[in-house]
Amino acid sequence: MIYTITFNPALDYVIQVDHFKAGQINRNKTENVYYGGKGINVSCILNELSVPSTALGFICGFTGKALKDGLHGLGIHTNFIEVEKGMTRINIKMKSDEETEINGKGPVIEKKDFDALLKIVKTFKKGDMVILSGNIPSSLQSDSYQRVIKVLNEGVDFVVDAEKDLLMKTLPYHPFLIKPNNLELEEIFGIKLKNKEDIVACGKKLQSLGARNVLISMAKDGAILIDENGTIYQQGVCRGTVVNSVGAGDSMVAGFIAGVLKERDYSKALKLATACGGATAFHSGLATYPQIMEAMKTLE
Ligand SMILES: Nc1ncnc2c1ncn2[C@@H]1O[C@H](COP(=O)(O)OP(=O)(O)OP(=O)(O)O)[C@@H](O)[C@H]1O
Ligand SMILES: O=P(O)(O)OC[C@@]1(O)O[C@H](CO)[C@@H](O)[C@@H]1O
Repeated sequence: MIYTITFNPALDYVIQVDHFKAGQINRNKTENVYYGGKGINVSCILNELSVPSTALGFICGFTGKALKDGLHGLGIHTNFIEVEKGMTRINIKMKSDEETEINGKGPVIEKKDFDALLKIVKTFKKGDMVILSGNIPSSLQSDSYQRVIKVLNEGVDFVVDAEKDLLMKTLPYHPFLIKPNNLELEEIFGIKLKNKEDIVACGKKLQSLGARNVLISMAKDGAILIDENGTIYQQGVCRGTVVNSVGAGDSMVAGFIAGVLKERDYSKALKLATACGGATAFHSGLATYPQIMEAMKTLE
């Protein structure tokens, strides 16, 4: 079984506003609500690819209920911890002359809630895979990712897609896959990446710190994978018009894992990953299976 863990799930309120002006009343041209949070997005794309997963994490309040019910409506299995204080966040994604995101804080996670998550994680068996993605609510300690990883049973692989410190602290535990983007790499190493060689060097450094497979996404410039044997794969993008930048990276993670599970061919998995990332970028909301298959036909 694949488990996705989203410590801070969300409802994504995606709006379009013509020429947004701060300090004034603005009116939406379009508005949509999507189930969000990075791990949730991974579960949604896996579901499109007919790969079952269970979405875990902490939810709270009416927004948490809407998220859970909505995922069940899509046929996605969940095992959320329902916490008492606060509410599942609503993240605002505004498209206007510029794109603006305002991500919420999320609910209060108490020790008993975190312990309840650890109890579930301890039941995962050899052959299972866990995908840990996204930010953590401010009520959680910064070592929360490691605390989950440390209780995993032998033979349970894990994937990490998170920002700087959260990601770096997991490397000594040998994640099966990490997926930083090129900007995150620049932030991690405090350098400006100038070419492919620089990017590969950073990826290899992450491997020397413990990561097994490193998938570096670069938006319109595609992606580079350095696998655990040191083989380097470079992949361009699908052709299309970008309408959405939310969730392309999560879609890529889902596509890669689905590809690896179907056949252990990293080159094919990278192609499926790219089609998933592209299909999400070319449509509003996350990609559907037919959109992913369409994108696949236009791979560079
Ligand atoms: N503008 C684009 N044109 C074509 N493909 C794109 C574009 N943006 C993203 N993609 C596809 O999606 C993949 C992942 O995108 P990206 O590098 O933006 O991930 P990310 O930074 O993690 O995204 P996010 O945080 O928005 O989910 C890319 O490698 C590419 O295949
Ligand atoms: O605040 P985090 O956890 O870093 O990011 C959360 C988020 O921006 O990431 C997803 C896209 O990758 C969205 O669905 C969601 O709103």
